Amino acid sequence: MRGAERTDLGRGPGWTIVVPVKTLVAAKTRLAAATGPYRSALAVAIACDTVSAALACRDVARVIVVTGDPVPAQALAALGAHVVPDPDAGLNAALRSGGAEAVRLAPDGPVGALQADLPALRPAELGVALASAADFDQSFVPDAAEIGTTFYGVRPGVAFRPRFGGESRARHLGGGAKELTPDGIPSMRCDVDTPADLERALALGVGPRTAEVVEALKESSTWRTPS
Ligand SMILES: Nc1nc2c(ncn2[C@@H]2O[C@H](COP(=O)(O)OP(=O)(O)OP(=O)(O)O)[C@@H](O)[C@H]2O)c(=O)[nH]1
Ligand SMILES: C=C(OP(=O)(O)O)C(=O)O
Repeated sequence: MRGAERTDLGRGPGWTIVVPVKTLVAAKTRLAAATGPYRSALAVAIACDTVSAALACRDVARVIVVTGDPVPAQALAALGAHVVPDPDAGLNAALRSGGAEAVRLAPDGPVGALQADLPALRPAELGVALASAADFDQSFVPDAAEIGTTFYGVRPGVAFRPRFGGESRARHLGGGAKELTPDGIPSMRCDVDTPADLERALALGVGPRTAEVVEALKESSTWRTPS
């Protein structure tokens, strides 16, 4: 479904998912050497595949993208995301701003923050994580390396306090959020920051936009298989 909110979820209000998207000049710097002129296109493609999978999840009522960059803003709005400006005060401030918009739009619904770099994300796997998250006031999904976080969520009415950035798994645990590691959600934990991460995501199967950019990248002389 595109461009409008879902009102027929039948299981109480659906989740509002907030996705932060950095301005492209600063995005995916750890992929810069391996992707050269394809870096920005890859960042947009990865964000589009992530948001598209989130919008296709039956437990998701809407996706709010927080970005200050008109290029991803336009591409993600075309997919059906609700785009709001970045307050320009870092990742967690961007997420809190999206969280406030979520509560304004759906005061009785749960709110989640989802990283924009999950190009292999499967809607059903996001659904598994959201079903687990519904049992806890605050919860999060660690990345595959168990250092960072790919998702943080709160039940309706609970303060939304994302603590992303670097070693955020420990900060989310320290903030009292329940760690969620149900079986069968590899696509939800596969964030892409490095060439090796990208290879892992490709092995799981990425969305069509990422696949298209990676095909062009691999045909160019830029890409080097990670050692
Ligand atoms: N809106 C917004 N999103 C951010 C900001 N900083 C990071 N993000 C997003 O948060 C997620 C994690 O970002 P990072 O890992 O810090 O940055 P990245 O661009 O993915 O990769 P690197 O440049 O290699 O660090 C990605 O979805 C980014 O787009 C910010 O200040 N504003
Ligand atoms: C921002 C984070 O991750 P990364 O920098 O690995 O994308 C995080 O895990 O909190």
